[in-house]
Amino acid sequence: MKNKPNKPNKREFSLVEDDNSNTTDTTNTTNTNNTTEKLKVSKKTTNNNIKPKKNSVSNAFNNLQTFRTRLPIWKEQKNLIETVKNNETIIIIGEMGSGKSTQTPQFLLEAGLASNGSIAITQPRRVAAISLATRVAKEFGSKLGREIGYSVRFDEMTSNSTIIKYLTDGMLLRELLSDPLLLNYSIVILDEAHERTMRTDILFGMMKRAQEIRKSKMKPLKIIIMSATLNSEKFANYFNTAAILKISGRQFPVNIIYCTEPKSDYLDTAFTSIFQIHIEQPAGDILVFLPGQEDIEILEKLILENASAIPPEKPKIITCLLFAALPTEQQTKVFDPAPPGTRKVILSTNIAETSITIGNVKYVIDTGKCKMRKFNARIGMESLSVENISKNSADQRMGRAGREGPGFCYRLYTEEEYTKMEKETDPEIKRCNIASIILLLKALGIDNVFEFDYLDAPSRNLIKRAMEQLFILNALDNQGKISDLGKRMAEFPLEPTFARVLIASQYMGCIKEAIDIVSLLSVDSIFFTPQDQRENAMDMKRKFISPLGDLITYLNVLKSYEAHKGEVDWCGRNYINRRNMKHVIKVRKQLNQLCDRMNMSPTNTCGDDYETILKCLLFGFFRQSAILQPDNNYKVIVSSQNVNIHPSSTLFNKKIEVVMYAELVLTSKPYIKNVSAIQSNWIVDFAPKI
Ligand SMILES: Nc1ncnc2c1ncn2[C@@H]1O[C@H](COP(=O)(O)OP(=O)(O)OP(=O)(O)O)[C@@H](O)[C@H]1O
Repeated sequence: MKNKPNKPNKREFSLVEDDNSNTTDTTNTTNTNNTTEKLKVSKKTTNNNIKPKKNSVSNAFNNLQTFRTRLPIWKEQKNLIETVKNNETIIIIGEMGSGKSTQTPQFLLEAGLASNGSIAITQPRRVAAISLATRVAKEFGSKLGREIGYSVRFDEMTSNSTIIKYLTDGMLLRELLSDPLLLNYSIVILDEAHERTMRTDILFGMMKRAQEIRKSKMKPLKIIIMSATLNSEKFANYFNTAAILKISGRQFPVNIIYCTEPKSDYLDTAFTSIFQIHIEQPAGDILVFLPGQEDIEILEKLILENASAIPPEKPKIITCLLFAALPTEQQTKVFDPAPPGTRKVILSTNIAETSITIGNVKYVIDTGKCKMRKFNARIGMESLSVENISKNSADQRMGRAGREGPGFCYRLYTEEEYTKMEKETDPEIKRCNIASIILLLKALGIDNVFEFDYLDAPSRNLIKRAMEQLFILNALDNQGKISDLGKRMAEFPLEPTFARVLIASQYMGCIKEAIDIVSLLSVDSIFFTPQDQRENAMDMKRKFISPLGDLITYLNVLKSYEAHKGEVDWCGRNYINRRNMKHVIKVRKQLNQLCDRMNMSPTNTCGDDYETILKCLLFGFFRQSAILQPDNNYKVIVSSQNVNIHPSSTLFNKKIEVVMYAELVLTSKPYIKNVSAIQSNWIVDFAPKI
């Protein structure tokens, strides 16, 4: 193996959403549906005793039925059904791969428990919702989108006949906006509850509330909480009378191999391990867990560069990537079987950590690292840093092997390091910026967000910060009540700042440009700068640069990208990240459709009137403006915090008097990124609006 991995130029902290999220960087969740079929699930009255369709009987179908009967959960079927019949809330704890996510809803449906409405089953990530629905539709013997469907951000496959719906936790939250008691459902299953995303945490409270209200007057709501690794007592206490059901038994054993000594460079160790497994171990695909997109791309490049060193008698290696910012179609490609004569190496963030089964994965390599988002409420700064994972995460990662046969998990850390890991990670609601969910709670009619029935309450400081941010965006009035504007903002599946910019763009007459910029900010970077070609990359970048800063520069790149559509290797020659540009175009398409539905014409444009565009952005980023100081640093106007323009910005060292930024990151010092030049009098114009 000729090359050693370069030490990645890691972005230690950033304001963009992390790979934990089931969303792209700027988008959050959605209630949109863009299929032609009628998508709302109708209220069911005749779901009793629905059985899998036998008209599609084939060998494959029969094999799947036999397979189902061998899952550990199968022998608990009767017990599970009885427990659900006799209790309002049930906590199901079962080993990874025991069959919870695929079988539980099918058992309940077949037992006639969905006669009063459908079954919703939430997943923290869209790739899991889609792959589970696809699998269960096959087991059920029906076409995906009929009895078994899914609903994820900007993508829905359901119909009037859908009775089991896999959906992201964010989608279910959005459904609450139009159906606060979720009357479409008789059973809601909150799967992978240990992940404790802030959306799932809010769902716990909202479900409990809906169950209570429905108990006396309407058809009852059953709540099921599922996980392999959960503090069941804590949940049982929270849900008052919850029953706990434990499913024992794994399908297949997984052999865990630890490093004998600590490793300082996880990328280097992962690289060596992949090739060692490939050369020495029998067939079976490899799933590697890495902290983020950047590491994934570096490792992929190294694997491909070294592929020629593989002995010719060995299979070829093909790589497959999985991270949150990838469009759904690319994410679901990981499920395609590797062509004959190849071994698939999947490089993934923790989005493959729970719920999913990737066929033929026999080896898991766990670097023990993830990217974690944290919010410092005191200074209002969010950071994203590479951290050690928790024991729960390590076990979930291990659980991705051994799903179709015995597996191996290579932990790139020592057993002692594992023992020292935290049992579980702090829930997001206690460590992230919660402005988006506070807005959603307010839109759902929860006025006193301090007293909401949280499983773990966020600190008062965190709530106050979120409310202050929403107040500055005019989403809340000075009594903390949601404004009409706030209600409209909550309808957008976007972070509140971005929703505010889009709404303002209608008033400013630049909807097209606002959508373009929100889409461009949904990726880490549209530029591609190889370490060894920095100067060439800079030369090529120069022609796009606007004196007004990064965001207008991005707009120039987008225009040029579209003008040169179809030109071979335009991206490569111009050092533009092709994959990210494709993602930008996809997000833009989705936002166009969304704005269209909200009667905001996506073709409404101000052309090259950059002043209008920047003023429009100020509606969302007002709080994020900073003034040049005599020492050439900047001071954030609202917080007086000292910040520096990041060297990657086109305004680095340009000494612009006032700037507005879209991102604040904390590495060696606080840096602002995605910076634009603005005028001080624009800020004054805004002041009365606060
Ligand atoms: N898409 C799929 N392709 C092939 N096999 C699958 C697929 N989905 C599930 N399976 C099989 O069904 C088994 C049970 O999967 P299921 O997701 O229901 O388990 P689980 O108990 O929910 O696991 P976890 O807690 O890890 O999410 C898997 O171990 C695997 O053998």
